[in-house]
Amino acid sequence: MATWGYGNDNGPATWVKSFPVAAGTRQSPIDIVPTAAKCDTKLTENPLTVNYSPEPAMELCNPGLSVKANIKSKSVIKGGPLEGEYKLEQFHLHWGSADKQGSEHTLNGKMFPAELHLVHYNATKYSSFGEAVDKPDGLAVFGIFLKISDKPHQGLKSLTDVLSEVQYKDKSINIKQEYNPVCLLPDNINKYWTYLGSLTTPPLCESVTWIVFEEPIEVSEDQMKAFRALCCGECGSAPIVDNYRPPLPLGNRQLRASFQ
Ligand SMILES: Cc1cc(=S)c(O)co1
Ligand SMILES: [Zn+2]
Repeated sequence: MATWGYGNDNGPATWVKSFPVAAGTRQSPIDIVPTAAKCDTKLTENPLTVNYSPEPAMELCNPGLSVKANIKSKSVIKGGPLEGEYKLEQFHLHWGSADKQGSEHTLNGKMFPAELHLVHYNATKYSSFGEAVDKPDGLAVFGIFLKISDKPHQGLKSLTDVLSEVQYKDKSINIKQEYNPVCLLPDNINKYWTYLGSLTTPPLCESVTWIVFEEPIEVSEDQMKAFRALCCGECGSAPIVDNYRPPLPLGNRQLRASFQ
């Protein structure tokens, strides 16, 4: 079976052939239209709480179509739209070949240069990510927009400074110093949109409660260049760029906002 990707012959428009759920009713990403979101005070009565721990030796790898950090420590979230406690499993990014594109969610039709995803699974109900991945209440993913500024993002710098060491597919390294993923979150995590969706890559399981923060994090152009220098395969293979799925219809879903 041809492996899925983001090219003309294996990209998002072709995924439905091997993954019929791609045509489902709770697919991600979506275009976020703030005026269409319903402000829900229930989200603030039980505020979203993040309890992340430092990773002693965080593993950073290049699986071929993104860059991913695998989490071992107990880093958990709860509250907001979530029932129970969700445990951080991994984080990764989606980015463009140029600053005009790259994010998966869009804001009033606008794309950001990149989007960071922190993937959590429902540890209250399920014993592993693998068990939770295809359950309707299995996962919760933070979506964080990246925007360009003249200063590098300090939290991401520990990663972008060593991306050259995972330039090729299946390479992995350990980030030595204690790395706490909390440094990746925007300052204000009380303003977000939430809706029921899916993984944005095959198998596209409709198992994700999405939490997309209104406040972007700021990265430098050099940091974007570091992401764009990652390769899909071995030396000489194509760069990993434009690894984003375009938005799908919201359909009958309710987009909720934690703020006015
Ligand atoms: C589990 C997982 C989630 C997302 S959003 C992704 O892109 C890949 O894998
Ligand atoms: Zn993702």
